[in-house]
Amino acid sequence: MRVAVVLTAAGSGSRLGHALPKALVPAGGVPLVRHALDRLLSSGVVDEVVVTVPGEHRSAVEDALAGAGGGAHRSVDTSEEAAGDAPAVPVRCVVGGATRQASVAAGLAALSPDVDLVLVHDAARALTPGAVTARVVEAVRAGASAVVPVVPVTDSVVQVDDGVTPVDRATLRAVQTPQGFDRRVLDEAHAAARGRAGDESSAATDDASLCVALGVPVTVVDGHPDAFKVTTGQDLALAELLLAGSRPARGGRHRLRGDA
Ligand SMILES: Nc1ccn([C@@H]2O[C@H](COP(=O)(O)OP(=O)(O)OP(=O)(O)O)[C@@H](O)[C@H]2O)c(=O)n1
Ligand SMILES: C[C@](O)(CO)[C@H](O)COP(=O)(O)O
Repeated sequence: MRVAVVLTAAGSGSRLGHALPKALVPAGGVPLVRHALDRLLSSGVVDEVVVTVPGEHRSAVEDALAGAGGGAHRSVDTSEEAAGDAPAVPVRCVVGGATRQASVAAGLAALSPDVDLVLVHDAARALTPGAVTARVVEAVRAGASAVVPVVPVTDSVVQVDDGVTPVDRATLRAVQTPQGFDRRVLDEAHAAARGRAGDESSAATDDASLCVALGVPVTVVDGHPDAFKVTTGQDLALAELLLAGSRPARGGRHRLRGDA
């Protein structure tokens, strides 16, 4: 199966409140979108990547990603064995849409015809370990039509409407990315929801929910705490801390945090 990623990076990052669009905001001196791409490629299971970008920042994102595809496996897996003849992974940018859903749709439209397994991943989940990507792909290869990585919910949870109703958190999971799909299923799910993509109030917050709306069963695999979404300044500070912890004190080569 040929595996492609739609890496969503076209958002503005209004909740982060940085002068740059979120994907270009640095953590440990490296733009978030580059962290995300490096870790996707470190999984070794990705054949091509389409990145959704804000139109006015396209060249800046392209600069941030330069070299990742061509030397992808070399640059992200520092082991000597991996420094051989790994094939180049093409990485292309397309301008995203007004919502995440519209951006994913634009990314899907730009995929090569021979792709049959699609991952959709948030650049904002910049530190997602390659092992999560590999788990998601494995589950789709094993026959699942839609796969999401999840983590347990650790707070108590209530539903607030007329009153406050406690919810049993034992059955709840927080959903991360990358989410993985049989390409035909995801194309169909986006086509069915196209009318809702233009407006934040009606657009889907993720891709698995579009599949659920079609009655497609969704399989879960283990996510990872490092796959948290950089949404606020506090999340960015956590990313900086984690990167500082995985950096060699002096000289030496970097390991990507989360990669075994
Ligand atoms: N029109 C959009 C909106 C979001 N995204 C991407 O979808 C991911 C998840 O979105 P979110 O974290 O909400 O990013 P922003 O929309 O940039 O953040 P905010 O809602 O705070 O403005 C991000 O990687 C973001 O770049 C996108 O590609 N196109
Ligand atoms: C796709 C996602 O990351 C899954 O948890 C999430 O729904 C994105 O939400 P956002 O509001 O666009 O950040």
